[in-house]
Amino acid sequence: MFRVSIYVVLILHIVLVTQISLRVAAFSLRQNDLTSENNESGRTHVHTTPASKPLLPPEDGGMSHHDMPPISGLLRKCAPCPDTVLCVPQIQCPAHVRMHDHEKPQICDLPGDKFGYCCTSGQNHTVSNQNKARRSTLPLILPVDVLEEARKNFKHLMQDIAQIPVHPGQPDFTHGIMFHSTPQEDLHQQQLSNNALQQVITSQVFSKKEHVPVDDFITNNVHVKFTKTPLGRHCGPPPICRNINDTYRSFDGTCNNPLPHRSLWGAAGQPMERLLPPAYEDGIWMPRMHSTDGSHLVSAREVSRALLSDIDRPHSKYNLLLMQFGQLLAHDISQTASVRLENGELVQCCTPGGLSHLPPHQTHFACMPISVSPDDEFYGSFGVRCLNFVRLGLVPSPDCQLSYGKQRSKVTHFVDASPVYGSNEQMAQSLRTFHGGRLSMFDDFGRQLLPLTRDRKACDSDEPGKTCFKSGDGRTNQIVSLITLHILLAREHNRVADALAILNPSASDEWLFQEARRIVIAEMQHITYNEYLPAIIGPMAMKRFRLVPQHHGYAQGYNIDINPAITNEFSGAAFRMGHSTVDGKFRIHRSQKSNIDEVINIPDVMFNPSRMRKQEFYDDMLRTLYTQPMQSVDSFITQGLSRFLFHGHSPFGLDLAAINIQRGRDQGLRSYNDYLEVMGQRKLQSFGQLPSEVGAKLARVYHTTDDIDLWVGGLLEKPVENGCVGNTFAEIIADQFARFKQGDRYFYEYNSTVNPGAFNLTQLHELRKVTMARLVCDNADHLTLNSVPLAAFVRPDFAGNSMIRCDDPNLPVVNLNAWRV
Ligand code: HEM
Ligand SMILES: [Ca+2]
Repeated sequence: MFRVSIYVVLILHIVLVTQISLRVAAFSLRQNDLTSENNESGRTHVHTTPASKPLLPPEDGGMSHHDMPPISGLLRKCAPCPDTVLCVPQIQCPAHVRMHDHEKPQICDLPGDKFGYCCTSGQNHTVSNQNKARRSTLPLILPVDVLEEARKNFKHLMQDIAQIPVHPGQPDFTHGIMFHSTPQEDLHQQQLSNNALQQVITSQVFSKKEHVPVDDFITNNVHVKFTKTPLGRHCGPPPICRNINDTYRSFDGTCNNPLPHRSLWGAAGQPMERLLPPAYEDGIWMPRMHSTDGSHLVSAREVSRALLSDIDRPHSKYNLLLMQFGQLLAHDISQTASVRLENGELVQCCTPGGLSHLPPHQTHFACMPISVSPDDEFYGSFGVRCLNFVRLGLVPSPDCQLSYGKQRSKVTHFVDASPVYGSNEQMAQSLRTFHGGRLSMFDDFGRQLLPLTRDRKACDSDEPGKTCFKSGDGRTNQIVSLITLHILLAREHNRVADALAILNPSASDEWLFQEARRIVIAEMQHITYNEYLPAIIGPMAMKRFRLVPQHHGYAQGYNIDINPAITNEFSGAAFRMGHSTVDGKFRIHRSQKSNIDEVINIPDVMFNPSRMRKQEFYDDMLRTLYTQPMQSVDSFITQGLSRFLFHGHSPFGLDLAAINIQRGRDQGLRSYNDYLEVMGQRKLQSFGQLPSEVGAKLARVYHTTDDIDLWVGGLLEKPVENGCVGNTFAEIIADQFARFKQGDRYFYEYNSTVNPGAFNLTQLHELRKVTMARLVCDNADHLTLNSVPLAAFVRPDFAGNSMIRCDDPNLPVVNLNAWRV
C-alpha cells in the first residue's frame, strides 16, 4: 500500500515535471537528451501495468528521473525483462505505436538513463493487427474482373503514353547513373519492377472496388492471393541453399539466414523494410502529397529553398574522410533504382529545359516532377519551372498476395564490401584476375588504379581521353574522392592476397581470393563499428543498441529473427544526413608543406575522374580528405549539391536536397512527428514549441507539425553528445546497424556456432587492430603521403589527435601470420 501511494505521488510529480519541461525546453527540434519524454513513456507503462513494471522510487522519495544523477545499476528502477526477452530501444519495437496502453510491452532500463521495451513483437510494425479479424466479405482469391481491369490499366499506362526519354548529357541522365549496375542486371530489375507495378495497380483496382480501408493495406491486412494468374509469374518460394555451411558468404547475400524460407533476407534485389507503415495516401502506392489539413504539401524545392541554405560550417572535429567513408558505406548497403520506360530508357517528366511539366496525356505514371516557383532566385533565372523526378521501382510480392508497393534495393543489404566485389557472382567474376587471388587493376605507370571501363553509361560521356573506372558498384565514378576509397579497398584486397600467397605458397587462387575477401569485409565491418559509427551516432547510442565491438573473445547477439534489410527510413532520410557533410570544394595541397595549390569545385569532379591519372593525385586526394574538415550535419547544404549537382555543360544542375525530400514522399515515409513517437517521444503540437527561428522557418513551408518531412526534421536537430547527428537520425541509423550486426550470420565477431566462416581467436585479435589510418598508410602511393592522423576520421589539428608516420610502430598492424595454414 505504501509503495502504491508513492507511485501515485511519483507519477503525478513526473506528469507535472514532464508537462512543464516539455513546454520550456525539452523540445525544440534540437533535443539532445529528451529525458522528460523518457519519463513520459515510463509513466505510461508503469501506470498501465503497475504490478509487472515497478518503477522503484528514488531513495529520497521524490526526485524526478529528470533530476536524478546518473547512477550505475539502472536495473534498480525497472524489473529486468524475462529471460528470453531482450530490452531494446523503443524504435526497435515499433509495434508499440499501434498498441493500446494495456498491450504495450514492459519497460526496462537501457544505458544512458533511457528506457526501452521488453519487446516480444520484434521489429514487425504490423504486429498489433495480427489479431484483427479479416473482413469476411473480401474474397480470398483475386476476382477475374479485377485482374482484367488492372491489366488494361497497366497496358494503357505503359504503352499509350508518349515514351519521352531523358537525353544523354543532361544532369538527369547523369542522375540515372546512380541507379546503374550491369546492363543485364538493369534489364532484370526492370522486368521485376514492371511486374510489381502491375501488382500495385491491381491492388489499387481491388481496393477501390471493395472499399478497403487505407489502414488495412499499409498494415498488410489484406490477404488476397493471385497465385496461378499471369500476375504471379515472379512469386514462389525462395531459392534452396545447397550448402548452408559455406565458409564464405555468397556474393549476392543469399543464404545468410539459415532458415529455408528466409534465404533471401538481406540479399541483393530484396525489398527494403520499414520502421512504420507507409504513408501512401491510398494505402498502396500514392505518394504522400497532402498536408494533414488536406491542402497540398509545399513543393520539395520550396522546402529546400526556404530551409536548406548554403552556409560554411566546418565540423570542429571530423574531416572529409568521414564524409567519404560514409558515402562508400551507403553504397555498400543501399541502391534503389527508378522506374524506366518500356525500352529501358530513363523517364522524362518535364518539357525540354524544364520549362514546364509535361501535359497529363504525355506524363508517365511514375512521374512525380518537382515544381519550381517563378520567383525561385536560382532556377527562376533560367526559366526552369519543373525538375524531373521519377519514382522508385518496386519488388513483386513473393507470396502472391496483394500489398502496398515495396521499394527494391539492388545491392546486398549487409556490410560486406559489395562495392569492391559486386552484388552478384557474375560481377565478382568480372573483377578478378583468377591469379593469386587478385582483383584486376589498371597499372598506370606503376600505380595501381581500378580497371578502366568502356561502358559509356559509367560516366555519361564520349569525350576522348575521359577515363572512367570499374568496380563492384555502378556509382564509383560519381565523385573522384569516392573513387579514391574504391582504389584504396581494391589495393587492400590485393595487398592481403599477396601476403597470404607468400605465407601459403601452394594455396589456390580461389582460396587466396576468398580469404582476402573475408579479411577485407571484416576490416570494413570493424572500421564501420569501431571508428565510423561512434563518430556519427555518439557513444551512448552505440551502447544502447549493443553496437560496440568487443576487445576480446567472440561477440554474442546473432538473432535468426532479425531481418537485416535496409529500412526505407534509413536510406530515404536518416543516412542522407551525409549530404549535409559534403563540402562544395576540395582544397588540394600538392605537398605536405605547401599552402592550397588547387581548389576544385565538386561538380567538376563528378563522373569526371581524369585527374586520377595525374601521378600524385591519389595521395593528394587522401591527404585532402583527412586534413580538410567535413561540414557539420545541419540544415546547410552546399550549392554544389543543391544547385549544380551533375550540371555538366548545363549552367544549372539538380537540387539534391529537393530530391531527398521528394524521395521521402515517394517512398511513403511518414512525417517527422510519427518518428518522434516511435522513439517514445512526444509529438510536436505546434511550431511554437521550437526555437523561434526554426519554428518560423518551418511554419513558412509546412501547414502543420504533422507535415514535416523526416529528412528535414532530422537535420534540424541538435547533434547528440559526441556524435554528428541528432537523436532521431542517431536512432534510425543505430537500429539499422543493429540489424546488420544481429541479422548477419557472417558478422566478423561471431564464433563458429553461428558463423560457418568464423575467424579463429588469434585472427580476430589481429583484425581488431585494423584502423582507417592503417588502411590509408598501407595503400598509399607514398609520393606525397607518408603520415596520417592517428584517428583518421578526426582532423589532425583536433586536440588529442596527431599525425603519425606510416612506419611508426605505434600505428598497429594486422599481422597476417595468423593465416598461415
Ligand atoms: C559527393 C557527395 C555525394 C553526392 C554527389 C551524392 C549524391 C546522391 C544522389 C544523386 C543520390 C540519389 C538520390 C535519389 O534520386 O534519391 C544519393 C543517394 C543517397 N546518398 Fe548520396 N551523395 C553524396 C554523398 C553521400 C554521403 C556522404 C552519404 C552518407 C554518409 C550519402 C548517402 C546516400 C544515401 C543513403 C542515398 C540513398 C541510396 C539509395 O538507397 O538509393 N551520400 N546520393
Ligand atoms: Ca553490401
